[in-house]
Amino acid sequence: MRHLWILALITAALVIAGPLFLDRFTVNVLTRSMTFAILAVTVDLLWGFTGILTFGQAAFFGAGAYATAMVLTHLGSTPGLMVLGLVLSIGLPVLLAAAVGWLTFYPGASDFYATVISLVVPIVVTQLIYSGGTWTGSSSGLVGYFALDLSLGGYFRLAGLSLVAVVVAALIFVRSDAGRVLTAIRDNETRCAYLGISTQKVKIALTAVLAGVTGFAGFIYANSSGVVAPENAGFVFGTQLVVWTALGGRGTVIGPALGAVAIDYLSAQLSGQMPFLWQLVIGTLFVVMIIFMPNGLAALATGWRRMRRPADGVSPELVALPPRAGRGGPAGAEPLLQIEKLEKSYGSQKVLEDITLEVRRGELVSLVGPNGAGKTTLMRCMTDGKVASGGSVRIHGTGIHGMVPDQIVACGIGRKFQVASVFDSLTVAECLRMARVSHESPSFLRSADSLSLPQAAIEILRLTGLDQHLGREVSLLSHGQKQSLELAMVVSLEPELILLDEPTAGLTAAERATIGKVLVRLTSELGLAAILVEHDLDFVRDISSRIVVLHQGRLVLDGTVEEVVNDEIVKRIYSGGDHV
Ligand SMILES: Nc1ncnc2c1ncn2[C@@H]1O[C@H](COP(=O)(O)OP(=O)(O)OP(=O)(O)O)[C@@H](O)[C@H]1O
Repeated sequence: MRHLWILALITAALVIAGPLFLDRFTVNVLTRSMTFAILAVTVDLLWGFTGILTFGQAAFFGAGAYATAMVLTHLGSTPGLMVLGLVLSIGLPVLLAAAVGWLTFYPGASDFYATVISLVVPIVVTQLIYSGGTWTGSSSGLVGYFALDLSLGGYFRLAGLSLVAVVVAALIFVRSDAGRVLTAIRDNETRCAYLGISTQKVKIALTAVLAGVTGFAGFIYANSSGVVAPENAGFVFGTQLVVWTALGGRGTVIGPALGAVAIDYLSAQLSGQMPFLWQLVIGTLFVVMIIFMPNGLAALATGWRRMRRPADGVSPELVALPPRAGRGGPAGAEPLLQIEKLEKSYGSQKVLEDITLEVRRGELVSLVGPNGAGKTTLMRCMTDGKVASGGSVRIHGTGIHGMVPDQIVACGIGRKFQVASVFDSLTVAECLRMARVSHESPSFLRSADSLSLPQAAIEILRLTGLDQHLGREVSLLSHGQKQSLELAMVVSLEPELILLDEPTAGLTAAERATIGKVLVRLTSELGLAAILVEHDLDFVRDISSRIVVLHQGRLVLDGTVEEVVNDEIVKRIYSGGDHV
């Protein structure tokens, strides 16, 4: 962090001194380039860090620039009106982005849909500008208004220092615990939802805040250039921002900022010297860079840093949380989970029919059945209130119908998926921290030195040796370690009911035994309830307190281990001879 502040101070000093030794043309062009670089940083936070490919920043920039220019043109440029222009240039894009975000990021919406909407927004804003008559200046834009009383050098310093401030703030944010949530969403949005994080709210808030920053850049631009035009809000400009971000180095903050300044400055130089050829030269440069440096210019620096980085980074200190009040009531009391007459169909195909099941605290219920019996579908019905076609699922007596996964997690359910669902670009500790985000708000300024987890999660880490690799990036872990990490993440949620879909698939005998031990301890000693989907009957027999058999979408047996294992129907189902 010290390096960041030193670099920021040196850059700020260069920006302040710049107008003293740069010529007029360069000062003018760099003022614009640095203003655009602010936009590239916002595109990077959305696309590079969160995975939202957006062409819409141009619309928010245009809205901010036009809000300023319209106030200065139609109302005047007194200090009070200048402040009004500033407030509107930030406020309007924030409101517009909040509305667009609400339309775009509803649960289940695809990334492609979000990108298409981000292409439509600049088109709509541009059309509004065209049809604004004398208010917006239509196709001619607005020009000739009285702007801020600053010299050329003053605007240069305003744009440059604003860029430095935005880059520093962005770097502090993305390195903080809250900033890592963006990377988690980019890596695995489904897992975020199943850790109780409302990714929809995070994305809307991020889009709105960054639209405000973009609108502020629009305020600087409207004042420094003295002219605003419909192209400032168009999707061609929005696409340019994406290209600058890609060439600078997506997901690095500094790369897109430098990329935007360099390419915009180079374009301005070349357009003067080669009026008919410059776009061809820039285009060829883009193609060459995309072929030889697909991760952008910043990849040179990050690649070098990665080579020097040890496999295990800094590990935070593990701290055990006290047990949560109100958890772990007596085993055998009120059912934790009640499923009644549950049904699920895909078109005319009935996948689940008339499922009725209760699970109490302290029970480890294994759900067995042949392939295609409907086990995973039943798990999905318990963790997503929009999946079931009929019947009811209640947790603590509360129906989950219509709820989205993050709301159901808040009711006390944790789900472990069949294929380990973790965050590949985060470290082990950061993954575990994500599981605590729904309990404790993460810091926006720093990454905590310690990691507070429930005792049971710490035990899983110790049993599986993951406590020795808290600083290791998850992509470097083995399959078994990822399975154990996901289990520790789910337990860190402090759920009352854990759903596990084949947690031992692909594990060694030793790893299986460890997971079995952990599950028995969680249920019999800590009073959690668990539902385990498993194909390995020997494993199930060793650890379950009850076994439920699902066959062709129906629950055919629900009994103790001995009852089920010795049942004739089960023997027939598993030998492939039963077609009930
Ligand atoms: N999205 C879908 N559209 C149509 N049919 C589906 C869909 N998802 C699952 N099915 C069907 O539902 C049935 C139950 O599938 P499910 O994955 O729940 O079974 P399972 O018992 O978990 O199987 P396995 O042990 O192989 O994981 C299967 O016949 C499957 O083809």
